[in-house]
Amino acid sequence: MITARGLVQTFTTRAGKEKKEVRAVDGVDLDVAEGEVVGFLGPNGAGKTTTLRMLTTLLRPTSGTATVAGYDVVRESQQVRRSIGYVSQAGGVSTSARAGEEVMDHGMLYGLSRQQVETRGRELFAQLQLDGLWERMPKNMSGGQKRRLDIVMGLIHDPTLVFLDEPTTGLDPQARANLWEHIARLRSDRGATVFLTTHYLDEADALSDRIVIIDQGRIVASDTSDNLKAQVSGDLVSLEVAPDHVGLAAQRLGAVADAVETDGLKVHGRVPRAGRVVPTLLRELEGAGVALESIEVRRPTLDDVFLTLTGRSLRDAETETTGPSGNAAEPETEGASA
Ligand SMILES: Nc1ncnc2c1ncn2[C@@H]1O[C@H](COP(=O)(O)OP(=O)(O)OP(=O)(O)O)[C@@H](O)[C@H]1O
Repeated sequence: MITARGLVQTFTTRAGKEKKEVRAVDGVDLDVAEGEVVGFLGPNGAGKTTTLRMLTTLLRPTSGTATVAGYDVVRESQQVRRSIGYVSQAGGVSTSARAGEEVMDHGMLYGLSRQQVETRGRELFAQLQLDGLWERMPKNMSGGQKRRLDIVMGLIHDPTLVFLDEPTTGLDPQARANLWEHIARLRSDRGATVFLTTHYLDEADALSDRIVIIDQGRIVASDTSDNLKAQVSGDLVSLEVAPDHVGLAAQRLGAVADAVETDGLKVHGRVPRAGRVVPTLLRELEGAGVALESIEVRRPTLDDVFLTLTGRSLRDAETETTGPSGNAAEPETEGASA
C-alpha cells in the first residue's frame, strides 16, 4: 500500500541573518502492507509530519521516490489523493459552517453526489458518536467531537488507506481512549490500512501492528511492539531503601543486574527475567540487613526501546528538538508543493 525509497526533504530556515538547511527527512524507506496499522513514532521534530506530507502529496520530496496505493506521489498525485484519507494535525474543519455542510462540501469535492455524501456522512456521524451534531457549528463542539469530525472528513470518500497525523494530541484521556476504539475499527470493520503518526508511546503500542520509529529524519527501528521490547536488555528493577543502605543495596543488585544506577534512595538495575531473579534478590537483601522500603519491577517500554536505539529518552529528545520554550525553529520555506 505504501512504498518509499530514500525519501528526503530539506528546508531552509533563517535564524537572524543566517540561513540554515534542515534535513527534516533524511533517506526514509518504508513498506506498509494492505490492512496493516502502522504507528509512526518519534519525538517532536523527528520528521513524522514531513514524511506524511510527502506521502500524501502535499509536499514534493527533495529526492527519493514513493508510491501510495499503487500511484507515484509526484507523477500521479491526483490518483493518490483520490485513494487516501488524510486527517492532518491541525484538522481540516473550518469554524464558520455547520458540521454537516462542511462534510457535504468536502465529500462533493471528491466527486460524490449530494445524496451519496449525505448518506455516508450520516452513517459516519453515527459510527463516530456524533449523532445529533450534523447542524452544530464545529466551534461549539468539544475537542474530541471536533477530532472525530476531522476523521469523518478524512473518511467521507471511503478510502482504503488512511493517514492520521497525531490524531489524539490535545484530547483528554477519555476522548483519546474513545478515538482509539474508532481507529481500531477502521481496520477491523472496514479493512482499511492505517498509517498514523504519534509521539505517545501508549498510543503507538495500543493501536499498531507495527511500529516504525523515526529520529532526526531517519528510521531507527521497524517491528512489532513486542519484538522491539524484546531487544531491550531486560526488566527494570527499582529498589527504595533506608538512607544508610543505598551502597549495600547497589552492591547486591549489581551482583544480578546490569546498568545499576542510584538516584537518591533508589537503586535501579536491569535483569533478564525479573520473575526468576527477584525472589533470590529479596533473600539476599534481607540476609545483608538492607531495610527495603519498596521494590518495583517494570517490563521494558517503548521509551526503553528508544533509549536503547538512540541513547536518549523520547522525552529528552523532545526537549532537545523544541528547546525550553517548546518552539521548533521558525520555518521559512515550504519546499516545493506537488
Ligand atoms: N516548513 C518548514 N520549514 C522549515 N523547517 C521545517 C518545516 N517543516 C518542518 N520543519 C523542520 O523539520 C523538522 C521535522 O519536522 P516535522 O514537523 O516533520 O516533525 P514531527 O516529527 O512531525 O514533529 P511533531 O511531533 O512536533 O509534529 C523539524 O526540525 C522542523 O522544525
